[in-house]
Amino acid sequence: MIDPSEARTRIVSGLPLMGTETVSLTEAAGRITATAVLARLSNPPADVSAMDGYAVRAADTTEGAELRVTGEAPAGHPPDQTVTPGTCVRLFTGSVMPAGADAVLIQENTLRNGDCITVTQPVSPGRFIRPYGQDFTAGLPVIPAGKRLSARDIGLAAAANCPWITARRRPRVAILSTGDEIVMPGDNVPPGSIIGSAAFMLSALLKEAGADPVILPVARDSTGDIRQATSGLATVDMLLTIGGASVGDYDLVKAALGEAGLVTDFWKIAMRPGKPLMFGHLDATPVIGLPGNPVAVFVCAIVFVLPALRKMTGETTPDNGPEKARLTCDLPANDLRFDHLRATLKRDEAGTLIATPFSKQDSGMMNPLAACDALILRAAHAPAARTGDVCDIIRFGRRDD
Ligand SMILES: Nc1nc2c(c(=O)[nH]1)N[C@H]1C(S)=C(S)[C@@H](COP(=O)(O)OP(=O)(O)OC[C@H]3O[C@@H](n4cnc5c(N)ncnc54)[C@H](O)[C@@H]3O)O[C@H]1N2
Ligand code: MOO
Repeated sequence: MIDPSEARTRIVSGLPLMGTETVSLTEAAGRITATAVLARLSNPPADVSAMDGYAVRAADTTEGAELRVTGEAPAGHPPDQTVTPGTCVRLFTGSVMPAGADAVLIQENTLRNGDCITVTQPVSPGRFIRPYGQDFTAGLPVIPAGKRLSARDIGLAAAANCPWITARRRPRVAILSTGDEIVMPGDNVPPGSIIGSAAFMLSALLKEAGADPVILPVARDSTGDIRQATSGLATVDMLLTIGGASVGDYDLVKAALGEAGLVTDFWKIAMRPGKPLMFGHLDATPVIGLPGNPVAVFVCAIVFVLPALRKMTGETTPDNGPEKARLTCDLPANDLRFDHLRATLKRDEAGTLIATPFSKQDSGMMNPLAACDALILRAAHAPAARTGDVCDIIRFGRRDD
């Protein structure tokens, strides 16, 4: 058994970078930029007013001064007049500043009388002007390459007049559930069957991570069926199998794919859940054989598949690396398998994160998996931990959009 960090390195290191494609802004959320997005204009594109009021020369705005209004310049209609001493131009939020003005006097600080205003409160130079290019400058990058595009990034790209993004192609990932007992959600459930929930969870996770998953029909526990299901996969970028990875008489994935030419890199890792994980290549396609227990599927996906996708898409957005929390209970010393305990999180009165592991950590239980907020990480051979000790956690449910 190899340790999980070595397994991750061996999976990730040889993976190729996906090609690129052009994606419209409305389809770009969650995609990874392949090149930097360069602003195609500056923002603001000119000095503009931040308020409704008058373009003035600040020096003219002594209390009680009268200024003549020489015209108006609504947003979208740049002014052609110049503000000269003793005059002003009527402006609105977003209006381009006229030449000669160096401040915006908000209308609340004036009294209007026909073509004149009386200043009721002076304004200082530069006040309420959004200067040209203060947000970003034409020709310069607004979004780096390798960034996962959030809703805010989409807004920024749109503001920068970029309707198209050059993105990494989404890795196509085939998901193959195996097992005579597996039926699809909504199917009849003959005695002894269970629902193949893991494929749906995995597909959702991969979609969220920017991949293009496809769920294949379930393969029965026979080498022929598994081989058949995995033929013709030349167009996928990765194959994930579920189940049949362990040592039982009907755990046939490794043998079946071996007949099809699988070159195994490793099988079995010192990790819980996820011990029988397998990695290899079928022709050029990377294959990760995930254990059947659905919690093992999820944890292995977090620990191995998501980093694999990051490598393939060139994603450099920082991931949610381990954080710290305090334990609310004692934990026994760990054995040789790096452990991932499903846990809930709360904050104590001091605002510190506190983690409570579920009392049952069975890797077949979906309910605590769905309810947990984090995985508590327990290194191989970690000594016993006491209530209040600090532990590493991987936290879920933190979105950046
Ligand atoms: N003698 C040993 N037995 C087992 C070992 C071991 O080292 N020695 N390892 C255990 C560990 S750890 C795991 S994890 C499991 C994984 O076994 P397999 O990958 O062969 O998985 P299956 O036997 O096919 O299934 C395990 C379990 O999960 C259910 N399952 C399978 N596919 C799905 C799916 N798509 N969705 C939901 N649930 C699924 C299946 O019905 C089984 O209950 O092996 C242990 N045994
Ligand atoms: O490693 Mo298995 O995944 O403990 O259940």
